[in-house]
Amino acid sequence: MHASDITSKINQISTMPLFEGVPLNVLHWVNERCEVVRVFAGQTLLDPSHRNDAIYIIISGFAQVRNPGADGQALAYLMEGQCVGEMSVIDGGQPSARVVADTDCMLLVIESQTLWELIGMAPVVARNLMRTLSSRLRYDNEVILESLRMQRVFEHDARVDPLTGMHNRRWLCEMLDRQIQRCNMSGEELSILMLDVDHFKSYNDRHGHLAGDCALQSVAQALREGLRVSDTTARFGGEEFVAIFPGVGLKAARGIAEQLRQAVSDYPVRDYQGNPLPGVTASIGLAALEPGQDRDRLLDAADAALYRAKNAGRNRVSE
Ligand SMILES: Nc1nc2c(ncn2[C@@H]2O[C@H](COP(=O)(O)OP(=O)(O)OP(=O)(O)O)[C@@H](O)[C@H]2O)c(=O)[nH]1
Repeated sequence: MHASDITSKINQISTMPLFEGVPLNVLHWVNERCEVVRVFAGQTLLDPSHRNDAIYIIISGFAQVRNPGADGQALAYLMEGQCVGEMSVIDGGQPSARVVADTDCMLLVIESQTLWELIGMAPVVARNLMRTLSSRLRYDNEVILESLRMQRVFEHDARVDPLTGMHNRRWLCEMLDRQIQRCNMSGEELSILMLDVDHFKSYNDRHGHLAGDCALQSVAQALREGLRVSDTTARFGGEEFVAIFPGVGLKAARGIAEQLRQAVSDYPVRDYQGNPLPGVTASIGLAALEPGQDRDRLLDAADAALYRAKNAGRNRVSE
């Protein structure tokens, strides 16, 4: 290598975070001991299935850290001055991710033996390495926190109906299974009601689908306000709602259902501009848990009772 090439390589090395504060004579030593290699776009630098014995510092080009799983999704991008491989060199383990050259790259390769000698000569390298690891850890923590936040959002969305803000059928089924199991063990009573808005198809046809949406929101609000614990109600689908009453027998459930039926028919409906719309009524089917009954049989019983309420003229409660 020409003297001018050596100077320019050393100048370049000195600007890299790992070599911050490293004396010039040590940089010369690094230059003598460490190779610069060229890798081509698409080439793998690190792979979890292969042992790694060196740190690679990107002199030019870009690399991608990829999910080692089947999808190979890019997790992070690495650019000039950043290094890879330090974790497996430090702890002697396999690389935790796959690193692939995104473009053609020039890399400075520091073998693990060389790294430990380098740290002995210039302890500041250890500090620089810790900084690199700490910023990587910080980044990973942020990614973990963000993915936990997203997970909570997805879990919430998977169980909440966006139109009414009520729990959805999926949540209700899970909740009902749990409550049935609990009541079967404790011998406690449990009732459910199934509520269906009357003539809702013609309401939509006459006033429009958006007005229908507003009516469903009003029904949901009437249920929320009328129930002791709103968390026991869900939009079961379409214009149908289900409420669970743990610890409540059929007789007491009858009273609650009647109040709710009244609350729905009294509840004002307004369009999205706040203009009044005609109200709606609802029919309600009631069922109480029988010994050994499962969720589907209990829902079927409430559905059959609802059918009777519809047949008997609607806007009423049946068992
Ligand atoms: N606006 C609106 N309409 C809905 C929604 N979900 C279901 N529907 C409508 O609800 C109506 C239900 O109609 P049907 O099942 O025939 O029952 P119905 O007209 O209420 O008659 P009865 O139940 O016998 O009183 C259908 O027209 C659906 O399109 C929704 O989220 N928004």
